[in-house]
Amino acid sequence: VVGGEVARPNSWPWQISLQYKSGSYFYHTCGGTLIRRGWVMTAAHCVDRSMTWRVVLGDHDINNNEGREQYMSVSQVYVHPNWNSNNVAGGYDIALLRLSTDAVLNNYVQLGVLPPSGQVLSHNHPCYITGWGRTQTGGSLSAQLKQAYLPVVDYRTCSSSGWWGSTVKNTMVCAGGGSDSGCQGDSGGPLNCSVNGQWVVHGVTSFVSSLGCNTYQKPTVFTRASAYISWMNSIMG
Ligand SMILES: CC(C)C[C@H](NC(=O)[C@H](CCCC[NH3+])NC(=O)C(F)(F)F)C(=O)Nc1ccc(C(C)C)cc1
Repeated sequence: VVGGEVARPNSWPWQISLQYKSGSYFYHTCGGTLIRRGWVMTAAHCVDRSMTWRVVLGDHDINNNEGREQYMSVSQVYVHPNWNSNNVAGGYDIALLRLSTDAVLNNYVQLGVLPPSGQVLSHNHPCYITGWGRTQTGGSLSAQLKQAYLPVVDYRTCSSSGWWGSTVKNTMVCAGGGSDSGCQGDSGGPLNCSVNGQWVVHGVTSFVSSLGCNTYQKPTVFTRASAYISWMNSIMG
């Protein structure tokens, strides 16, 4: 996350860290959202390579064990069948991870709320991106979870010339476009939008401009969760 601020610890208790094993250590690579006690929603591009994954729940500082974390292994990865790793602009950048054991829900670990199928938010609707991603283009990951206010940019604006044009589809959500943005390492994490006083996870962080994370009029682009509710239900049962 470029800009924004460090989140109050565990204030986004559905945010997870997706980590891969290399040697004898695990490394953060993406975010995700706990949507059922045994299921995590993330981006397909996060799990393009087959690795030994683990999901960390209840985390704040990914470099220190603070005692609230739950470390879960992943028993199955379900990537959307239409995902094309050579074309993030095609959409379908969404995947589900089946955890090998169910999460224990508590003050630090809660389920994210998904939107109703098809719901599209209007221009400037208030949302926050959260993640441990780079804090500047080409910078390093954040040790502590960060948040940034990223209001929705509607499809008509986001797909216009000067913005993302035809790169963005209406199965995506754009948000931000100013000095704050997502960045590498935030991928897969949630776009948290306030709807009738409740946080609803409307997006899965997908891509930013290759010119830089917080590029003017290139808002962070998210997979629109409400476009994939029936697919997710078909997988999770
Ligand atoms: C060095 C980084 C900034 C490059 C940048 N990376 C990204 O946007 C990566 C995921 C890319 C998936 C495809 N492999 N996502 C992120 O960095 C995120 F912000 F979401 F965390 C990118 O590839 N952006 C990109 C690529 C292609 C397009 C379309 C023109 C197809 C749009 C954006």
